[in-house]
Amino acid sequence: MVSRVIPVDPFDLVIFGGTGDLARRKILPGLFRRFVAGQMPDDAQIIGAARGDMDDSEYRAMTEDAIREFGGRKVSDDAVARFLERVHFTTVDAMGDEGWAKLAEKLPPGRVRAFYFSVAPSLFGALAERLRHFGLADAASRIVVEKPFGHDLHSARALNRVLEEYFAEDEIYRIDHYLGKETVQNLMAVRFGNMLFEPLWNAQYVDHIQITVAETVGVGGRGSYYDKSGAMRDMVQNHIMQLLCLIAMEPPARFEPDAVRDEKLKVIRALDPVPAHHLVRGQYSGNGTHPSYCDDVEDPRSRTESFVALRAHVSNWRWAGTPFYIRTGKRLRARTSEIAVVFKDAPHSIFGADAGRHRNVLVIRLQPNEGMTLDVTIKEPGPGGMRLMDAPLDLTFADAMSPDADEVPDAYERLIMDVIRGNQTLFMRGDEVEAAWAWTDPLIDEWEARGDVPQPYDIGAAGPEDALMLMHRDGRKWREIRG
Ligand SMILES: NC(=O)C1=CN([C@@H]2O[C@H](COP(=O)(O)OP(=O)(O)OC[C@H]3O[C@@H](n4cnc5c(N)ncnc54)[C@H](OP(=O)(O)O)[C@@H]3O)[C@@H](O)[C@H]2O)C=CC1
Ligand SMILES: O=C1O[C@H](COP(=O)(O)O)[C@@H](O)[C@H](O)[C@H]1O
Repeated sequence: MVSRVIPVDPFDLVIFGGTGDLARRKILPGLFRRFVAGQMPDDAQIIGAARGDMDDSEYRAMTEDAIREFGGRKVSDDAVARFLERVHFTTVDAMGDEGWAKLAEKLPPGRVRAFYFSVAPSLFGALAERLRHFGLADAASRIVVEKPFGHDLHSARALNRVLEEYFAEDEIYRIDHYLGKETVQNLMAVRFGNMLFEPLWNAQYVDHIQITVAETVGVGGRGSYYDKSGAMRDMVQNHIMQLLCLIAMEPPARFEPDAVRDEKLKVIRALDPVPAHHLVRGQYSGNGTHPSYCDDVEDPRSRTESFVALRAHVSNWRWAGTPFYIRTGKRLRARTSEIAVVFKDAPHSIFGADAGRHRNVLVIRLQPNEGMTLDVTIKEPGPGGMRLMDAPLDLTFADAMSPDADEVPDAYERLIMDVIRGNQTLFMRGDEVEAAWAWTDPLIDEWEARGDVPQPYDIGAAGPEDALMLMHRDGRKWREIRG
């Protein structure tokens, strides 16, 4: 099956931070892939902006390198040359007053205007202010704001207030790239497109839910950012919170921005505070091959967590009594992100205790090997009598989608095209972000006040021992972390 490409209207996209790491690895290659897919109109303009002194041809050379390194398999010389005709550069300082008039001249009226803030968050307010002040923002303008959106509730509120001073909420696109992942969107399709699951999707039938986002990478070159952040701020407050919302929310009336975001907000607001004994923090130790976390961030006394596991509760009628176990960390056994919905035992076994009992588990594999497995109970084959075993009904999404993996858009390409189309469904609203901080802040404040030291864990493990105990204590078990 070949995916459908819906062309977008003519647009001008200004990437502030257009020479940075994110622009090179994700934004520019993503735009190129949408161009190759035929989604970009002929007269679209992509304008890189930064303080550096570059002309168009130098920026095109940088963009070409980025595309060749990160652009996927369909990088032909011809496609690159045609794409680069749309690429320009302008020198501008977010904190200064030079360059804005020149940038304004490059933006024709009457077209969609998107300004991507791919710069440090400390510059977001200055950019928003200057876009208004120098008259660059018109009625068809929107801004795209990268993570992190604040460091806590206070800073997120302050950022919301400053952006709202210059732009309306429906012009602000807060990116959470997890929402752009094909499989994350599939979560909604699976839940709300099938009759099969929704009637069972509640505390009466679901024993518990596990959300795992495991990475094999360490903090690498991002140590100075990460050490101020840690796994709770870097992953739980945003990406994992979004996954939890999509699993737990009530069916929205329509797949429309506010209908979806209203339901997500209700979930976040229904989250109970997490007591200290339901939360485990870890930090990876070094081995002969890889440095420890503290070596990575160059602070031998760092207490920042590179792993967190917790048990959350959504206090509403649907989920009362069903725990959500969450874990995420770096330098773990394998790179895998999955959500497992573990159903309760059948109420009575007609086969007797010797047959064994098994549970249905629906596993949504977000990455890699994107797909879904439903464990069902069947009879063990052979003449050994009625003994039961698990067998997976396995659906790998790649088999159901295009045979050409390049046609499945990466999260950033999908989200940028949604910005151009003016569709905010997969972007976080300001109140959602604030509610997520309002839930995580007290947890962080509490462990900081206690002077909590994260527990060490071995590189390649599944996190610290206490993370296993978090479930064992409840008579449950984490699924294995397998790539
Ligand atoms: N890199 C990543 O994987 C991810 C990044 N992000 C977020 O994206 C944003 C950008 O990150 P990243 O690309 O890694 O950062 P980089 O440090 O690699 O790039 C920063 C960019 O901003 C430009 N810049 C710096 N100061 C100014 C200024 N005063 N005015 C205009 N431009 C300026 C720089 O160019 P110059 O110095 O020439 O001005 C450069 O182009 C950050 O908010 C980050 O948190 C989010 C998720 C992942
Ligand atoms: O936002 C972030 O996400 C990445 C993980 O993203 P994925 O798409 O590779 O799953 C994480 O490594 C990084 O620390 C965090 O800032």
